[in-house]
Amino acid sequence: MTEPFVQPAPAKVNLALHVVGRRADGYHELDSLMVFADIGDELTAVPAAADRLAVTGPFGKGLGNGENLVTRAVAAFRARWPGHVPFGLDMTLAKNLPVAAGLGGGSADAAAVLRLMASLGETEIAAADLVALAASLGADVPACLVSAPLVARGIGDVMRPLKAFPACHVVLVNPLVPVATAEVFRRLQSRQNPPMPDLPEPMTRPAQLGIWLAETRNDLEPPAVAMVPQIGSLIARLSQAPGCMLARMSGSGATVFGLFGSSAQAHQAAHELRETYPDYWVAAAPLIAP
Ligand SMILES: C[C@@](CO)(OP(=O)(O)O)[C@H](O)COP(=O)(O)OP(=O)(O)OC[C@H]1O[C@@H](n2ccc(N)nc2=O)[C@H](O)[C@@H]1O
Ligand SMILES: Nc1ncnc2c1ncn2[C@@H]1O[C@H](COP(=O)(O)OP(=O)(O)O)[C@@H](O)[C@H]1O
Repeated sequence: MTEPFVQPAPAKVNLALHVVGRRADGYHELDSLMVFADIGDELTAVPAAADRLAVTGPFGKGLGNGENLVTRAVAAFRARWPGHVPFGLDMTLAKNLPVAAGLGGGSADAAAVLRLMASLGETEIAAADLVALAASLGADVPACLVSAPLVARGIGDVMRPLKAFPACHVVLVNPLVPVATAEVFRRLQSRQNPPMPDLPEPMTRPAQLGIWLAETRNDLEPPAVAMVPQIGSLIARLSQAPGCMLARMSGSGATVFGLFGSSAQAHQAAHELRETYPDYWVAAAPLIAP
């Protein structure tokens, strides 16, 4: 039997997210430091007569074929590069990340299948062309193609990958209340906020990152907290954990992350959160290095 193709789809975390403007089409201009945790969904595929997607895992319910970003990404890829993958793909998506959680799970899944399809053909696809197709599927899909620390500007399509990044760990906690991204943007009080301060580069020590992050924000946090008050309680709780350098919401929520320099302290914080909130989703993982 052929070995299946396997692509990880890691969780995205916006360590900082500043909303700095609004475009004529209504989309918001962002300035964001994005990193990826070594935990996420997983896409596997084997060659087949036709394309097919099965979704498994704890958060797979309701994400069948038609509505799935993976199916849309496959169709968009085949329309853009007909014949590049001259066989069907029988795919399984293990959906381990909560949905509509600020972790870009759907975007990571779409990026995973785009990466896989690009790698399967005999000709090279230019990185910029793949990024353009990714951007047509969702604002976070280009960053998920990279899946390593980067600064994203524009609506997420202008990316600057970082050459170095401190070895850190995140604890992720989600109260399992899905949050609609569009609604959080709609509730913003101000759409013209100061950009992130300049990043010291190269940044190699967690403490350096912590000092810089103290001068940054997630502008989507106040409107999201107003919609889901549990977010505020989780930030307060996590920021008290020993070794936690920063507790903040990721993306449009509702996932809250804690940033740690030590793996042991991250796992201890995750353990305590699981005891306090047995119904919430809790994970601890290292960040993916550049
Ligand atoms: C906010 C962020 C930060 O990383 O993450 P998530 O919370 O989704 O994880 C992203 O910008 C989200 O990216 P993504 O989830 O791909 O967004 P899209 O599907 O393109 O957009 C969903 C809706 O959000 C609003 N939207 C999104 C991005 C943006 N820069 N400005 C917006 O106003 C629009 O109303 C859009 O219709
Ligand atoms: N593979 C997928 N995984 C998650 N959500 C998906 C997927 N395909 C389509 N969606 C839809 O995309 C929306 C955003 O999902 P998701 O990427 O998880 O959000 P977020 O970026 O906030 O974490 C959901 O409402 C969901 O219905």
